[in-house]
Amino acid sequence: MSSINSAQSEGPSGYRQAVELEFAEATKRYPGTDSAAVDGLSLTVPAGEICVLVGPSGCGKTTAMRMVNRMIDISDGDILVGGKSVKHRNADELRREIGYVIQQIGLFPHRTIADNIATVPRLLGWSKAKINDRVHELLELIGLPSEMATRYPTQLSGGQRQRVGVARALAADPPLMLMDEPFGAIDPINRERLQSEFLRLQAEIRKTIVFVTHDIDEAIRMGDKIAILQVGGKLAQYASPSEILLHPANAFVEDFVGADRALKRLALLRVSDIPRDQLGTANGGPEIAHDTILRDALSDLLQHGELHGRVVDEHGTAIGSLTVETLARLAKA
Ligand SMILES: Nc1ncnc2c1ncn2[C@@H]1O[C@H](COP(=O)(O)OP(=O)(O)OP(=O)(O)O)[C@@H](O)[C@H]1O
Repeated sequence: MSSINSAQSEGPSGYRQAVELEFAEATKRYPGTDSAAVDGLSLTVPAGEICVLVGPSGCGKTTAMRMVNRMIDISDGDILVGGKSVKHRNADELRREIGYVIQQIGLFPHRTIADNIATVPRLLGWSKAKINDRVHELLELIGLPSEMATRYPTQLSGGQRQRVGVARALAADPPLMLMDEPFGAIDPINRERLQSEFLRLQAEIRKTIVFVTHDIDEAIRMGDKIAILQVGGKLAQYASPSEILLHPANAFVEDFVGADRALKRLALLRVSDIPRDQLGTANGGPEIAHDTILRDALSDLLQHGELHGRVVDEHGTAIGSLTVETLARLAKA
């Protein structure tokens, strides 16, 4: 894909590989406190996956994330990026290799959008021409017109600023990205749009990402895996979104995920995920496209006051029947 070529050409194979990230009993005790803010956190994020850290306020999400790029020192245990301990790395160098996106205050107000995006490439000593190419590629990648390059952050909407924050973090094509509530200050509708845009982008760039949020719905949407932390920085569960919705590890997770976890599970699946032999023979009812999200299919059926609908493929051909009973079973499966 042409839009990330100038950074790709940096790597030995023409492509900067994502790296595995491992927390190995990572612990943080702030000076003057009795209890740990992060307590023996162990989990591995495979290269190219999104790990969402989620949990109530004060559970240690930001502390865990900031230990990765050494903005916060590790008290005990270790964190390995690409198999190497971050403890023995030069902190400045390490930070240049790790993209970092935070809520709101990330951009330099007196620098243009282009200058903001170019921050790390400039530190790395890239040529002006190369930086310019990269800035315009990134603007295209995040869906902003080129003329925005000369604007200042206050001349952009909140959503546009967050996109620029993502572009800046991606500028030097880091193999690992840390994102701390990146869409937290955006209204719910634009937030959903940014989430989907980011997932589309991630499907192309396949970075290893640690994403902090306190919003379980955002975690379910964004995470390949979710790490749920309890206050005291203890890991309550680390698993895929559907595993967490289906099999919460304990009462804390069950409570945190919420009473509507059956509906949340339906939001993760599409009609096309149901094996054909579980769809009955088509016999009327409202039409349901095969790529409909199951939660929407259920809501359609209920709105029509029907107990089953006719599933159609991309050509409009009926391929089976979807019943409310099947949906109820899948929600609990
Ligand atoms: N610099 C510090 N000195 C002492 N304690 C701190 C410091 N920073 C954070 N803490 C404490 O460590 C714990 C974890 O904080 P942290 O900011 O990592 O939580 P969080 O899950 O990111 O919270 P939130 O969702 O509210 O941002 C909290 O109890 C917090 O008060």
